[in-house]
Amino acid sequence: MMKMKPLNGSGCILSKEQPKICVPLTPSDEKELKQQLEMIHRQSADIDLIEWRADYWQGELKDGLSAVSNQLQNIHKPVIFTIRTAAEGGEKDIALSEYEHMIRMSLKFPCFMMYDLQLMLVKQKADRMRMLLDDLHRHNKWIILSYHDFQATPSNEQMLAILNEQEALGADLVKLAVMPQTEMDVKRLMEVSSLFTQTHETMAITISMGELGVKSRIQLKETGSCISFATASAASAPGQLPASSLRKLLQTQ
Ligand SMILES: O=C1C[C@@](O)(C(=O)O)C[C@@H](O)[C@@H]1O
Repeated sequence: MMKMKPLNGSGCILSKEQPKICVPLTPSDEKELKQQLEMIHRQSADIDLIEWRADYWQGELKDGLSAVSNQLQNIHKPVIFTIRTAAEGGEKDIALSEYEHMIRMSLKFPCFMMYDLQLMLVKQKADRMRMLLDDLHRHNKWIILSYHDFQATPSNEQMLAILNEQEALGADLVKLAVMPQTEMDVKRLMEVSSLFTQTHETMAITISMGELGVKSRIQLKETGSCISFATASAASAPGQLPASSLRKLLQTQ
């Protein structure tokens, strides 16, 4: 059976049959926010979702939240809320209490439809994070549980175990982004992704990062990955293609 998930009222339906393009919004202040949104606006046709990478914000995060949520109201695209910690390639070292607090503060903004939470953080403080996950679901938000390795590609068994664990913890989408050192690493990530998506109902986002891994961002029919990250202005990870190029490439797949 084909699995499809409509994102509440946004017109965006996620499925592995029709993968979507997500661009990161990475402003450090209000000026950059306006510039990046202008770029997103201009390339709107090639963009299905936006990810706010809150960890790029330089000032108080709560000021970033009000500026970004205010501007995003007029964009009419589903937004993923992400605070990527330094431990997984992000820009911020943030205390778990602030991480949690920011997520709870953002719940009232309807534009944030999905939340990317790092599996490792969820496991660190399992009880507190369980409550947070339950709150997110109570607010009809979707949960992406993610795992990043910016150095290497774990073994196939480890990658499958990570995806299975994310699913078991209640993720609506599972996400794995790893760095290849060889062509074989890219192939392995793609094979693991294909195996997972063919045998599980839960949708997945899988990425082999960097130049070497670019094909994992394009050959989504093979991997079954339902979202590919691309750039509208600034990249948030190595290997992302411009959204317009990715759209053309996905159409030829
Ligand atoms: O997890 C991911 C995937 C990503 O790291 C990439 O490789 O495109 C980019 C991040 O912004 C996003 O949160």
